[in-house]
Amino acid sequence: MEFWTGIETLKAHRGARIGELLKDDKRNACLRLEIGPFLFDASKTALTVNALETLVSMAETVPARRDAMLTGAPINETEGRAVLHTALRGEAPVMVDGQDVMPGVRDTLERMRGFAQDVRSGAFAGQGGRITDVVNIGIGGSDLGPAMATLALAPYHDGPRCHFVSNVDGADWAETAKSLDPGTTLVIVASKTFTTIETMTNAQTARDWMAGAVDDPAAQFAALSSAVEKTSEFGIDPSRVFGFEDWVGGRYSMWGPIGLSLMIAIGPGDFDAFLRGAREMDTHFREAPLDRNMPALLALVGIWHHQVCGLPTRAVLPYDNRLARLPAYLQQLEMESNGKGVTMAGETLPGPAGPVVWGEPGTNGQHAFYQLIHQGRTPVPCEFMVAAEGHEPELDHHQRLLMANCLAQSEALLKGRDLAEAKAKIAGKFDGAELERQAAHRVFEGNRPSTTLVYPKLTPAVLGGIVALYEHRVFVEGVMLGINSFDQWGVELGKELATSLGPLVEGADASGKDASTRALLDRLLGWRG
Ligand SMILES: O=P(O)(O)OC[C@H]1O[C@](O)(CO)[C@@H](O)[C@@H]1O
Repeated sequence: MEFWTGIETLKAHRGARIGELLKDDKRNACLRLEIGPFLFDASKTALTVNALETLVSMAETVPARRDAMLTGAPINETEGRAVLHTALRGEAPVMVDGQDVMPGVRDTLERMRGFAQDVRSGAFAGQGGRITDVVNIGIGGSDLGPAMATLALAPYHDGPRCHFVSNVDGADWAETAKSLDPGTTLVIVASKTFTTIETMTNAQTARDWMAGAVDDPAAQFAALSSAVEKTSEFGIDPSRVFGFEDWVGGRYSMWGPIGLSLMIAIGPGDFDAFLRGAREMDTHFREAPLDRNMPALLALVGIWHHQVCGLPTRAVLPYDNRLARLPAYLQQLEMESNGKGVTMAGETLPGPAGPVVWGEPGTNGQHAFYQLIHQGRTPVPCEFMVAAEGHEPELDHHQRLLMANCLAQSEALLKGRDLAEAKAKIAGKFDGAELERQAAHRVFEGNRPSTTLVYPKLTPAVLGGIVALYEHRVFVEGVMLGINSFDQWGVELGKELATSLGPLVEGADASGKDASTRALLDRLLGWRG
């Protein structure tokens, strides 16, 4: 069925009570999938079997497009590129322009392993001794993936400390550098294009800092980029340059060279397990029929909530503190991929594409923004995730509390509390009109949707699986919407204007700018004296 026609049809299916739907075990089984180490449960949504079937029929173009992506067709049509981040964790040959890309992928991975081992063992040392700290300088996809994964896999760290500097705000570099010894620090400049102003500015600052302390600063630099020629202009020895092809999108790039800091932190063996977890999800995505396909189910639930039910945001709520950066990572993955306004053919979309994605780890969020999730007028579909076990067996009572809280939140969203129940709770304290008034504040509408992903423990393989799950979900949503999930033209205008504002913050004539910008600039420059 054509996508937007399907959306209109589905609007008639809204309004079911989730509690009632949950009495139907057959329907629940359609919305619950167990794959490898994951159980994904979407039964706490108002999706009916009929609605799900309609959504599946609207995804009929997905399998062919998926196969095109996985076999190296140039599906990023506005940039004329293949989309092959799956090859970075793959095994089978993949042809691009008549050539198998896998030997190159394997060679680079092997070089990364060798370098990571040398850094970890001390065979590669700084001018002041063994490397104690690694600083990854990058932004967006050259930062968020490795930063998120390095934190997530902290229990596996047995290499040097890893730091991530991304913001052009000098505070980011300055705060990080405070704890570093230039003689024992390795700086990794991570940039697909090697032109990003934030990264190049931070890289230059890092080099100046290093030059003040060691004879050969460039010897303690490595680079990760698909613009290999630019890395040598920066002075980085080719032996420490790890290149990748333009068929790897920035926000999909941590499986290859952009993951070097993670590999140094956890070691090549655990990095391999991370790739394996993602590869297993790729295999499932490639082979499972759409109605039993976990990434597809996530996508269909997303479309149900955003395009059909009109809910503008989606919250990602990991009850796993080491996944603290996952919401930020997913913001780029989902919003840069699917935050689009036109179809692949350049026609204005008749409705919204990707939703706003946000979130924080639980239980912290419960004591901050969950008030709105429970009682705000606009429901927020919540995506909970939790492990059965933590990495701290001696603190297992914490893990039990964490699981209980995660399950309690989805139950509270589902059940709510009606006025009669709210009154009964406080009947001893208030009466008459005051009882009515006080009780109204304690009503929870309920019937609010959530999904939950559970897994045994946050291991490298599980993390790989979670990220691949979300990557493929974004892909399915993008295909169904008919958009290009693999470009990001929307970031360009701001970059161009920042360049044009460069001279103006140095005091050049601002008369060409609008009145607001002129007033703000005037005040900022005035304060600088
Ligand atoms: O890796 P690069 O080329 O420095 O780009 C960093 C980020 O900037 C963007 O191009 C957006 O400006 C992202 O897509 C990308 O992940």
